[in-house]
Amino acid sequence: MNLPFLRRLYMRHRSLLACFGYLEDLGVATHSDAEKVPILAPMHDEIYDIWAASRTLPNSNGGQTTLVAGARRPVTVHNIQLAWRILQRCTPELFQCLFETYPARTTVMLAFNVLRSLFPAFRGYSQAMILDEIQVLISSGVFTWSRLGRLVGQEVLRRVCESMLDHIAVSNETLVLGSARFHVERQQLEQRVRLDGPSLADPATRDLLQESDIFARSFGGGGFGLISPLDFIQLLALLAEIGSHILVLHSLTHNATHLGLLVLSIISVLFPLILPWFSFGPAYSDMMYTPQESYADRRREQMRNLAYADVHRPEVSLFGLKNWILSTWETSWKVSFASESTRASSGFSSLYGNGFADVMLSLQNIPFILVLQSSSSATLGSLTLYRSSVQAVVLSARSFISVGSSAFQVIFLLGAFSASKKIHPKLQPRDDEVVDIKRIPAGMKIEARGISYTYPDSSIPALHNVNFSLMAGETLAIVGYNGSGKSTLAKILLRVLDFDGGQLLVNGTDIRKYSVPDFHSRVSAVFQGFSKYNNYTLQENVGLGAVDLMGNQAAVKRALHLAEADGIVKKLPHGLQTMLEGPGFEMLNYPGSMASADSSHHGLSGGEWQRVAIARSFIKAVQPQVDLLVFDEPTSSLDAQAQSQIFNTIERISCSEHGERIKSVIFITHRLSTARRADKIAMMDRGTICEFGSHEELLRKGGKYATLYQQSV
Ligand SMILES: Nc1ncnc2c1ncn2[C@@H]1O[C@H](COP(=O)(O)OP(=O)(O)OP(=O)(O)O)[C@@H](O)[C@H]1O
Repeated sequence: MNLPFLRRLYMRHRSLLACFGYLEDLGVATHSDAEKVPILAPMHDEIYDIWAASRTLPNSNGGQTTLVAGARRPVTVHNIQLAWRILQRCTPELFQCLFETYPARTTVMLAFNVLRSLFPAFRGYSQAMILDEIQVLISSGVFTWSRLGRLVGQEVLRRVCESMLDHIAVSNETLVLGSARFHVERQQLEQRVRLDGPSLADPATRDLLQESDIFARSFGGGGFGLISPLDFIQLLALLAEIGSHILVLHSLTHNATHLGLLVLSIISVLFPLILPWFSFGPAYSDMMYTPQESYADRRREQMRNLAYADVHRPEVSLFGLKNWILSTWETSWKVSFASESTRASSGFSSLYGNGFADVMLSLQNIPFILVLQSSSSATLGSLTLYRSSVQAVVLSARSFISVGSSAFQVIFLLGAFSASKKIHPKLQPRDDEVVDIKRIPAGMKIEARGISYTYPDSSIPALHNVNFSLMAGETLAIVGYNGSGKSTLAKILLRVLDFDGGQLLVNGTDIRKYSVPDFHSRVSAVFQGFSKYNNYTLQENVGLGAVDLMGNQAAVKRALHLAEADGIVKKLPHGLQTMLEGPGFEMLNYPGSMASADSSHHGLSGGEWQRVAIARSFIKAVQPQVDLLVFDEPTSSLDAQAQSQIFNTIERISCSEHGERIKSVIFITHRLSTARRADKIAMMDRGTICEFGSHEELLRKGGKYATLYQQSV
């Protein structure tokens, strides 16, 4: 059965397959338990499906278009329904996040928000009363300053109370929002570190996480021009404010005809503002980025990065990229700008809407003129109150629409946030399937049976029909031509990549049944593209291999000594505490940030970085719980003598004090003089192991290994 094909089929048409009841067939029908591919198990929940549906739109060719991450969803009936479903499922979770730490304060925050929204109506009343009093005083000709003074005093007192309440509300809100932000950002961070490489390689998951990230970052009210998701509360407050003003207006225009006219005039002002919010045109509307725009944006970002990042400076100069960078940036900018201009001029522009609204403002005076005509009791105060209330209703309604419009978009980000928390890492078995690692003496026993793997979005398998067995305590060297699949195999053995077909048994059990963190606690490795931790000290760079020992200078020094890196420590100005600077490092200083006591950074040579990476793997490798050591070209930048010393050390680490093997070792190398030290050699060619055996056996065979060996010596 073609598993990569099935996986792609599943990822693209999951909902459809579920509808027709095919998922079960795909997951289990053709595989034994050991072959069962966990990636076919549902990894997402219902919210994910709703979120995915919101970013899929029919296009003009009769096909479907997927919106890029962060794109605005058009306000269509379908999307409103989806937003409602997200709200129903996620609001309790969101409120739980708010109420978790400060239940009382959160209740107070909600109450204060509504209470504060009533202030403007009270303010209007109070000012109207003062005006009326002045009018009475003037018309009666008898000035009673004490009464006027009392009214003004009341107004001042009211303002002081308002400010105090504001102050209490703001400090309470800061605390509640701070705690909510902590929870959201922590969950987001946890999400990022919890997911494995194969999960993150899925483009839809990447988009989901990106939108979830926007949600987490905008939660505190900052970032990306979005409102804070907590501004949903603001919508409530705005509704209360509009309601209070309408009550005031109702009391002024008690005649039903007048009220009807007033409502009509307000609606006429708001109508043009609401209209552009809805999408009446084709589904591919002005609210989305076109693929060309997305491409242009990405290209512009790339050019900016090339121009800004110091790491590219030498090649930008050497290859004369200046003009190309500028012209590509200009072209991309023009594409984006042209699309923006088209959007601005199409449909109901907001300018047009506002202009229309201003014309309609004149209608608002009609009810009041009628009030004046029919009532002799109309006063200066009521006139002022009427005007200020009408303006307040219009302004609050405008805010309501703009906050509501942003809140509508945030609902989908909330959906992404909620769905992202439920993604199950692809490499991790379900809790009820996890099997504890059964340790065996002398290291780890590995059996690969017909392993195959194709990278996502690639049609050619990187590995196919890979078979070998390694006994506990044995050393295996993987050799072969460039691109033959050595690193891919190492990643599969290290459980950072999954495989599509075949079986991988570790200590006799399917590796897919082991919990990934548990398995990783038993292995140590140096990857081909190992990390150079910029802006970390040398001690931290090594200690990251075993964080419990990061503060233990003796353990770090020992690991550096094993990696023959004592010379690096001696040469660095602050020894272990020297801050290391790798390629791509850029120190950012923000206005107002304090300069650190020592802001100097030290670079290292390629070979020195490699020794640091080896030390990082050694600090973990020497731990008794580690049974397997994997090194992917660990000494490619080292000279022959250093290389031989490192392999002597690996040999030493893998043996007990009495010289017995206690750990299995797998290393990848292009130097066949090193490979011959191993108990077994796997010669790889075009994604498979074409020869397997000891150095002598393979030489006797006279095949590809023998030819390669003859060429290298
Ligand atoms: N992320 C990826 N996506 C798609 N294809 C990949 C990816 N990484 C590697 N490949 C392809 O998989 C094949 C095996 O690559 P791999 O890195 O395992 O080779 P290798 O034997 O380690 O090569 P080298 O000796 O150059 O390090 C190559 O054809 C490569 O182009």
